[in-house]
Amino acid sequence: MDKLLIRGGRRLNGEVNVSGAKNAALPELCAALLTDQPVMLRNVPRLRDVATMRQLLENMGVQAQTHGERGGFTLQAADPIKPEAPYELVKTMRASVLVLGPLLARFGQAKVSLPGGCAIGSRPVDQHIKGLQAMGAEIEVEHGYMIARLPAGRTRLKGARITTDMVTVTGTENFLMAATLAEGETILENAAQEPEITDLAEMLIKMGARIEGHGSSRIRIQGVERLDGCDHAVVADRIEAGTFLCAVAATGGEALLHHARADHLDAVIDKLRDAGVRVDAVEGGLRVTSPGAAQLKGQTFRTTEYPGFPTDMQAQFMALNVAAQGASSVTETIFENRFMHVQELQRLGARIHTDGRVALVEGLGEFGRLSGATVMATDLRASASLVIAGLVAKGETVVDRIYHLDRGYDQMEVKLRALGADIERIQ
Ligand SMILES: CC(=O)N[C@H]1[C@@H](OP(=O)(O)OP(=O)(O)OC[C@H]2O[C@@H](n3ccc(=O)[nH]c3=O)[C@H](O)[C@@H]2O)O[C@H](CO)[C@@H](O)[C@@H]1O
Ligand SMILES: C=C(OP(=O)(O)O)C(=O)O
Repeated sequence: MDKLLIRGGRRLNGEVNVSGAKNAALPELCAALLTDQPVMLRNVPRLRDVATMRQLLENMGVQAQTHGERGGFTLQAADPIKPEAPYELVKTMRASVLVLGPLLARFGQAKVSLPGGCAIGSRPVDQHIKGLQAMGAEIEVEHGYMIARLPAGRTRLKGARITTDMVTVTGTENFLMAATLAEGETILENAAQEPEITDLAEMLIKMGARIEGHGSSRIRIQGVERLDGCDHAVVADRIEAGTFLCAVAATGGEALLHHARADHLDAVIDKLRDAGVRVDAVEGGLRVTSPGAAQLKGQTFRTTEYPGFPTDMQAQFMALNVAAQGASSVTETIFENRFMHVQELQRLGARIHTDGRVALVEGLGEFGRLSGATVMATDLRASASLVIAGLVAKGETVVDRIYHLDRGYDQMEVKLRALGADIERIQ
């Protein structure tokens, strides 16, 4: 099993290319199910989740081809398609639930395994089911599968007004994709506003969908009878960019992050600036300059839906707080169990006390320093936080179980090495 070996203490300097966003690429790969025409995606990141999604789609009969160095991906979901997502593939990636909406919309039926729990929380899909039922689907759960179909005599979903109990990102994406081919108008209230939703909507519009209001909490979709293929470049990964911002902030140094978008990272950038980091939007990216964590001030924050502070950046910013000066508190409001990195950070010498959804951090600042140890990655962003901690720690840190990291980061160690980090992948 691959591990990362990090010798901490080096400043990071140089330039790095931010890849396409995992959380945009995954729904966009699924959107290819909405048409029998070829869909060309560019800037698809090289990730384990993308490989899993490809396998899932190919298993249904979708033709998929990658080309070029720059993440080119062509998909064609020509008939016949087997509208099924088996447990073996779904269990490794929760985003598999994103095939449900497109399959129902185009084929009127789907059999998709329930994803099950996840290290960060129980993550039910009740809202996905409720919303698609409101659009006329009949969905039963049998033997761990969602068996979905249209009632006898119907060939299309019907437009509906859907108000979810909470803001759900993949829920919004499932409804958005389903509604493009439904009969009549769908209104999504309490919709997620993440940039990945906007990017998906822009792709669907290129395919011929009629969508308004994406990027706000109210999205209107007028269903059309068919969609065409398209050519679409996946938006840059704001979470990968944010992770590199925190890494450079923590180690000290100066880096240029090509393709990173300030407008997608407002909440994180505000906190970094308050901490004492310089972040400038420059042509085509972001420049970050930092004196290193020991000179920074830890920041209190709480995670919320976009445009608030992203839960997917909580662990990485906590690693920065741990090495910075002063006390800070971190509140996780989205997932009930997203502090799995705390115990591993403590093994490196972090001073953190958790109480339910709040973590109180006592920064080490100028008077202490993390010290390297072997730590275990428990989920994707927890892994990234351990890498950041390892980069500032004294001596060697080994991060084990980095298959979690590979789910969502495109060659992270290669990019960090290019910035001057002493980091290598070992067996
Ligand atoms: C592939 C992808 O895009 N993943 C992102 C997506 O996950 P995902 O879409 O799974 O997360 P949601 O936005 O749906 O989850 C928000 C909250 O709603 C709850 N919930 C959600 C749906 C449902 O049917 N019932 C329910 O109770 C969840 O358990 C969670 O507590 O948004 C999360 C929140 O920004 C991010 O951390 C993930 O990186
Ligand atoms: C939680 C995440 O992803 P997923 O929804 O794919 O598990 C993440 O990207 O941090």
